[in-house]
Amino acid sequence: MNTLQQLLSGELAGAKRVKLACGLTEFPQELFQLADTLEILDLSGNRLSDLPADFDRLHKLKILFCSDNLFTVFPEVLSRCSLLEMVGFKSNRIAVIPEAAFPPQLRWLILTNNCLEKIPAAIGQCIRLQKCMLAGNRLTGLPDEMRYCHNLQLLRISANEMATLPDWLFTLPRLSWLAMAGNPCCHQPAVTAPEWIHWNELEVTHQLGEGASGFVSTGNWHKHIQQQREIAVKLFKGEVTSDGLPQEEMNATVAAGTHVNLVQVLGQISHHPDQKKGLVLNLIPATFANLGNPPDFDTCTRDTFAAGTAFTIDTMLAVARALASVGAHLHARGIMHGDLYAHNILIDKAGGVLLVDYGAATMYNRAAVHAAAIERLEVRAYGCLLDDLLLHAAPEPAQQERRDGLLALRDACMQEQVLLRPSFETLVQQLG
Ligand SMILES: Nc1ncnc2c1ncn2[C@@H]1O[C@H](COP(=O)(O)OP(=O)(O)OP(=O)(O)O)[C@@H](O)[C@H]1O
Repeated sequence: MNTLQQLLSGELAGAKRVKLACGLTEFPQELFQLADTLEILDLSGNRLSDLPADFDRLHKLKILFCSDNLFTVFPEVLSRCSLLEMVGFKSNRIAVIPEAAFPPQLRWLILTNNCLEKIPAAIGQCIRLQKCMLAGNRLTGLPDEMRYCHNLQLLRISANEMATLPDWLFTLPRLSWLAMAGNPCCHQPAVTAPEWIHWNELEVTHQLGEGASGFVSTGNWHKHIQQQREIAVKLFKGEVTSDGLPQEEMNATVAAGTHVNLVQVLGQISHHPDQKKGLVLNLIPATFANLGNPPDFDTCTRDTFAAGTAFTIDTMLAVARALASVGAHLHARGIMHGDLYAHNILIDKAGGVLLVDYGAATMYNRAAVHAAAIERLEVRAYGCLLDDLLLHAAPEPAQQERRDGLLALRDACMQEQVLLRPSFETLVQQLG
């Protein structure tokens, strides 16, 4: 984080990256003095409602964040920023995007939690668009021209007002991570928790962490205290996240039921003093660690891995089998996970594999027309996971044949004709 004082005094000369959050109501003109170097500008958390008409003087700019400001119109000047690839306007009040406002090199667009009713047709010209976050708006549809966004891989349209979804969405050749729950067109089956657990039966001990949708803590459940069963308590926040609505996450977590590669839900919390919604889950042992790390600015839609990561063929096969099995289990229940990534998979040395995080999950009707395509687009995410593992394979010359087997599965899962990809059920058989 930088200060306005640093900018005004000239201390930031030559900076490639600047972050200012200090209640700005106007764009500081001094930023133009950094035009020859500035690549990443973060103005999130201010009170801005506009950018200057000559903003494109920042001719090196690649990434712009303006989340949590007061914009009502997407700034048209961004279409003239020739290197701009990533644009974030989360949690503003944007209701209008002028027809020609998108930058030509756009790869990553974040408009979560605004007031949009419509996306302009010009989005179809954003042929590099890879990641598009539109959850929490008032969209009633997507423009037909978006069918030309052939590089689109991750799309969030949850918590909008879409009564139908276009057919072309389910034929996009690279779409792999889709979240669309919380729209009128979505299937909303009744979900019943295994048990209701009164808040008074629980004791929360210490906080393990905070995700976008809620807080997770360790705890004790009086009913099980004799057995010393270790539990985790997740309390949901309530607001829309970039993936969707916490209520939908909770429903999908409960609906997922029991599987060896899922964290068991023990019950749903009732009588919370602040009426918070929550779940009681099995505690994930501390021996588990994430298989990968989330994408970064460069990889955009693909996970990242610590330097030196080297997966043995046994680990790769264990993960491949577990994920095919859990994928088949979820799809059999009409649940698309929507975020099937190595960073949402935990593994331990004893061969345990867990898929977590239902924040982007969507429940769908398996009898509906797009069900097969929904399942096969998630299979592409599984193909990307295999690709990531294989890119980080340990050198085991004697295992080439088994690696070739996984390579062939990866190719089948990533082919561009959506319906030609195998189902998770078929993958389970092939890996068996
Ligand atoms: N059942 C559990 N047992 C132990 N730790 C858990 C359990 N569930 C979640 N956690 C931990 O609590 C933290 C928050 O988890 P949560 O699932 O809410 O968010 P996340 O997946 O980390 O982030 P996000 O939802 O923003 O992608 C994480 O560190 C996670 O590892």
